[in-house]
Amino acid sequence: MSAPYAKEQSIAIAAVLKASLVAGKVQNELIGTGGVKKADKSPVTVADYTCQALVSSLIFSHFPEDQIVGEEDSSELNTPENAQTKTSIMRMANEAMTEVLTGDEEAAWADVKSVKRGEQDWLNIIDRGNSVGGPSGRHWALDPIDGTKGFLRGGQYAVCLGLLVDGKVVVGVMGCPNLPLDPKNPEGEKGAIFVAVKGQGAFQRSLTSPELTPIRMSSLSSLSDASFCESVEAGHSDHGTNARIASILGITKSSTRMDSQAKYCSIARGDGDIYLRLPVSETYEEKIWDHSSGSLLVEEAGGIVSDMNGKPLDFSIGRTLKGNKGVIAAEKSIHAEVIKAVQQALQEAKA
Ligand SMILES: Nc1ncnc2c1ncn2[C@@H]1O[C@H](COP(=O)(O)O)[C@@H](OP(=O)(O)O)[C@H]1O
Ligand SMILES: [Mg+2]
Ligand SMILES: [Mg+2]
Ligand SMILES: [Mg+2]
Repeated sequence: MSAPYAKEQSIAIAAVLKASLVAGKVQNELIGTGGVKKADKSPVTVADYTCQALVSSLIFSHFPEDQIVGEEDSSELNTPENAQTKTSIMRMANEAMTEVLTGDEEAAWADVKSVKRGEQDWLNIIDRGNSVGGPSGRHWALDPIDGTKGFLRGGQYAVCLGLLVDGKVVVGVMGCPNLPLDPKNPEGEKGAIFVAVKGQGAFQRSLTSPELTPIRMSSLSSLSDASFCESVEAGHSDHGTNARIASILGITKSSTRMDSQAKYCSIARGDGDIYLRLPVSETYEEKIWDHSSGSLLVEEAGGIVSDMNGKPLDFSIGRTLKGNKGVIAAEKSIHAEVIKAVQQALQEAKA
């Protein structure tokens, strides 16, 4: 008998791999032609839409009963100024169908590739990511490009896919096309896929070979030796409070600033130790697609992921983590101490 969620894991890898390759190509070819601004003014690019269409098409082809909670929808595309973007999405998606992966990954795509799709078909697939999520059933949380701002500045970004069953994350797969495969060799091969299945550990692989290598968070002898990472965007995470927490913990190393859920990947394999995401706004609700795959990856690599009050992230409420505030991820043995420092920093800020 195969391990639980073996099929989901392999389809998720095939989906994220294809999307990661396409995203890399779009980054090379299309940046500069601009993106679309959503109503909340956040940027979204051809890659965000194309990757959502591709990943969704593969998931629905293998798991037609499942639902997708995807970040993007096509509503902003139906304006005359976005006609060019719409055309580019169709071109990129159809081109992706002609490209060949190897082995099991290529086999996974066979049925999707056999269907010819026009512009409206691809847009319809994007819009099937409109599930509201919730406490029961199977939902895939999909962030087709996480760290869109990083993507646009040529930095880190990630294709993120997590399967939730009855509100709990059981599979997480992330593609980070710009992350060095070996952190000790930052100028070496770029591109890694991170894989975790509940209870089965955390792994990484390259974009070119299916071999999975186990990863683990680093174990620290002293918290003051820890390094932490945070968003590049000051509007996504409170850098001031993060710095205060670091100083309470006696951390002297400066933070590593990185876009996207690559932060989770980076601490999961021991490049850094703590991920701090303190809220900047009272009203912002973190999105489930920004944390589902990353949180499972860190937990399976020996860490704990909670909100700033130490409460587990609750993925069962809907499209957002409205029951939580902030995110703190750290190795098991230090997580409680980090939360204590977070609480102290927040008390001080209130005083
Ligand atoms: N005010 C806010 N607070 C926290 N996160 C925010 C935010 N506004 C946007 N985001 C989210 O931050 C994500 C990027 O995280 P990071 O800063 O770690 O790179 C964005 O994902 P997308 O890039 O997928 O839109 C977006 O969902
Ligand atoms: Mg976005
Ligand atoms: Mg995101
Ligand atoms: Mg995104």
